[in-house]
This record gives sequence, structure tokens and C-alpha cells, in this order.
Amino acid sequence: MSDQVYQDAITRVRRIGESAGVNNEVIEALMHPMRTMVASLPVRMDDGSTQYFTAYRCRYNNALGPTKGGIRYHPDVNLQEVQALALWMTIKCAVVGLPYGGGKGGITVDPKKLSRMELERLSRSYVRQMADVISPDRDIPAPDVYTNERIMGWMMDEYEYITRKKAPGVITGKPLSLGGSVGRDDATGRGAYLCILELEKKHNWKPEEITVAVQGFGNGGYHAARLLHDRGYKIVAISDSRGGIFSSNGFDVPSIYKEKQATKQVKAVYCTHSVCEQVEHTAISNEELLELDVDILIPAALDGVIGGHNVDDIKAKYIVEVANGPVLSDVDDTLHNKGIHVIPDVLANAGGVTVSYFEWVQNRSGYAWDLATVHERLEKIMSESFNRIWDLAHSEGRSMRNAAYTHAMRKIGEAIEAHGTQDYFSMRD
Ligand SMILES: NC(=O)C1=CN([C@@H]2O[C@H](COP(=O)(O)OP(=O)(O)OC[C@H]3O[C@@H](n4cnc5c(N)ncnc54)[C@H](O)[C@@H]3O)[C@@H](O)[C@H]2O)C=CC1
Ligand SMILES: O=C(O)CCC(=O)C(=O)O
Repeated sequence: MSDQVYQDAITRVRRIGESAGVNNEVIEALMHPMRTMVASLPVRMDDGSTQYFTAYRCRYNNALGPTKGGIRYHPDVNLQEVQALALWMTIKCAVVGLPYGGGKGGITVDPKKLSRMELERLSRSYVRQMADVISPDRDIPAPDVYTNERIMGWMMDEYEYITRKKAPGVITGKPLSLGGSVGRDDATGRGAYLCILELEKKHNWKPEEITVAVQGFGNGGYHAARLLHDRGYKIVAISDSRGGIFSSNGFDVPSIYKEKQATKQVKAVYCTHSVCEQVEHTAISNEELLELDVDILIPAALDGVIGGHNVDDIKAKYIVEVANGPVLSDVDDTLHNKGIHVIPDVLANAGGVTVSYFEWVQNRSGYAWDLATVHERLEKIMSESFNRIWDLAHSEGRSMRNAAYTHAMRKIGEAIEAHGTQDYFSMRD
């Protein structure tokens, strides 16, 4: 993640906003993060020493509702990254029509180096510092890179301890036993999968003829690969932080997942019952994966992986952004001119926040939905959002990203206007 990521994110907003004739008041509002909290978290380590970790929570814009967005644990987390991620959440929630603004948080930490107890103390410490920022009506965190439902459970528990009341709606992506929603686990990958199904309908292609490369085999990447594989798509490349594997024959995704669970590595295997055997493949780097000649490239790890340094070598026909911000804004036009279609992050990975919204609604009403209801409602929102953006892109001659941002800025603009004051930040919490 480059320190320029936030600059890159607001440059894109300004460029698209101006090209779409969005009111300058709205563009300006989106140039300014509403409120960002930076904190030092003291954490007692298992050896008795105390270490300090830098933590962030940015509430970017709340014109459309309480701010919403995940918390990332990664050594590269920094202020610029958190602000960029919070801006993308603002756009994303507007694209899929959720009653939320955008926020995001993070801790600069390598969680793989912490014990379970250290991780729990770190997570509780984050909530102690942010307890005045987050709340079910103001700012609602969720998981992101290297955070998961267990961490969300600790965080909710700490918040309830501090506030002395039950507050499941303060955080989403929780364990089911603490008020989590069925269907949140695979919602990000499923949302991307549903976007690809919409493309399938438009192009009438046969899944078994479509090759797919997936960078990142975590919550987003794995579930997208799994669902596509189940439908017959050929998953020819997969990677994680240590590198990747390629086979033109395609991989059996469940086998690779099983092996990853057991060994923590992406390995080219085929498993029958309890026996996993290696299959023919080529080891590739993460950089090589991005440059494969495939039909669909799914970057599902970190941001800024496609930019001026490699855009000339990108050969995929479609890029479906499961990661946030994998494409830098200065190559948007190059990709468009090369005829590479990008389904942008603010649409393609919105399934996660959409089911988080469902979780929050269930928590507030005290009534849990079944999986069929979650899937049906997610499918409706993803399909309608995809087609709304597709139609706008085609009627106004825009790329899908340009159309998604244009739609979002118009919605945010309507809300700012309806709030009835230009100085609307000072009116809000
Ligand atoms: N979890 C969620 O609900 C959502 C996640 N996203 C985005 O999806 C992306 C991935 O997030 P998750 O899957 O949740 O994270 P995760 O922590 O579950 O998995 C991350 C994956 O990326 C891999 N990875 C890390 N560094 C890498 C590198 N340098 N090159 C290649 N792979 C690398 C890891 O090995 C792991 O497989 C992020 O950009 C995140 O912001 C977007 C929307 C929602
Ligand atoms: O589920 C959520 O609330 C937010 C997920 C997230 O951080 C994202 O969409 O990037």
C-alpha cells in the first residue's frame, strides 16, 4: 500500500465527479474525511512487557447514515490507507443503496506474530480507545483483512462491558452465537459471484469455457473461487501472501482450501476423502498471476496491485475487484481504452457490507432471518445494483467504475441537499 493511496482515491472522485457534472459542494465534501481518531494501544504481551500499536478509525462521511466499515489488522496500515478505505466505503454504501455512510479502521500490526491472548487484548484495547466513536447509531465496524468473527465477538463483548448494556448492533460479522447473521461468512465472495452471474446472463457465456485467476485466498477470494468453481468456471490460478499456483486445466477449489486449512499454504492438490495428492501446475508469483491471459481476473488481496508498473501487461478481459482499491486511478483510462472491463470494488465487493446491514437490521429488530432469506435479499440488491450501474454506464458511455461513482455521488448529493445546510458536518454527531 503506497502512502499515495488516499491522494489517488480523492483524485478519482474529483475526476469522475467533474466529468459527470456533480455539484462541486458534493465533490468538496468528499475531499474531506469528517473525523479520524488515531490512538496508541498499550498491550500487555505474554512475556509481561508492554507494546504499543497505532490504531485508527476514520468516519469519512455520514450524509446517508451511520458510518460503516471494517477494521484491518496489517503491518502496512496507515492513516492514508484507512482514509482511502473509508472513502471507498462511503461510495460503496451509496452504490448499493444502504442507509449508511462510510468509515474504516485499522491497527498497524502483524497479527500472525501475536498469540491468541495478545490478539484478544489488542482487540479489546482498540474498543476501549474507540468506545466514544463507535455505536450502533453512529459508527459500526466489521471484519476486513486479517480480522474475523472471533475478533468481532471480543470487540462487541468489550463494548458491552464498557457501556453496561447489550449492544449487538455495534459491530457486524460477529459469531452466530452473539447475534451474527447467517450468510455473512461468504457474503463478500458471493456478492462478486452474483456480479459475474449478471455478466454471464448478458454475454450468455458457458462457465466451463471461462478461465479465472484469483489473487488472495482469504474470506473474499476463497468464497468467490468456491462459488465460481461450483458453477463450472475454470479456476486456473490461485495465490496467497506467499505466492501462487497455475494450471491451464483448472484447480479443484475445495481441495486447495482443505490443504490451506491444514498447512496454511496454497498448494496444488486434489483430495479424495482424506488423501491429497499434488497435481501438475506451475508455481507463479503474485505479480505473474495478475498478468495471466485469463477471462476474469479477481484481485482479492490488497490495493494498488495494478498500476502504471504493470498495466501494459494485464491481459484479462474482465477485472472483478474483490479487494478494495486494487487498481490505481491513473490507469482507469488505460484499462478502459484497452477494452478491459472493470467491475469496481464499490460494487463487486459490496455483498459483505450488504449482509452486515442485514445483520444490523436483525440485531435491531431482535429477529433472526434464515439463510434462504439472506441469500434472496442479497441477490436482489446485488442484481439490481449491478444492472442500475450497467444501464447508467451504457446510457452515458461510462465505464462501470465511472458509472458507480457517478451514481453514488448523486445519491450523496441528494442527501447533503436534503439535510438543508452546506455546513452539514457540524450538524451531525
Ligand atoms: N472481509 C470482507 O467482508 C471484505 C473484504 N474486502 C476486501 O477484500 C480484500 C481481502 O480481504 P479478506 O478476504 O477479508 O481478507 P483475509 O484476511 O480473509 O484474506 C486475505 C488474503 O490475502 C492474502 N494476501 C495478503 N497479502 C497478500 C499479497 N501481498 N499478495 C497476495 N495475497 C495476499 C492472504 O494470504 C489471504 O489469503 C481486502 O482488500 C478487503 O478490504 C472487501 C469487502 C468486504
Ligand atoms: O461489512 C462491513 O460493514 C464492511 C466490510 C468492509 O470493510 C468493506 O466492504 O470493505
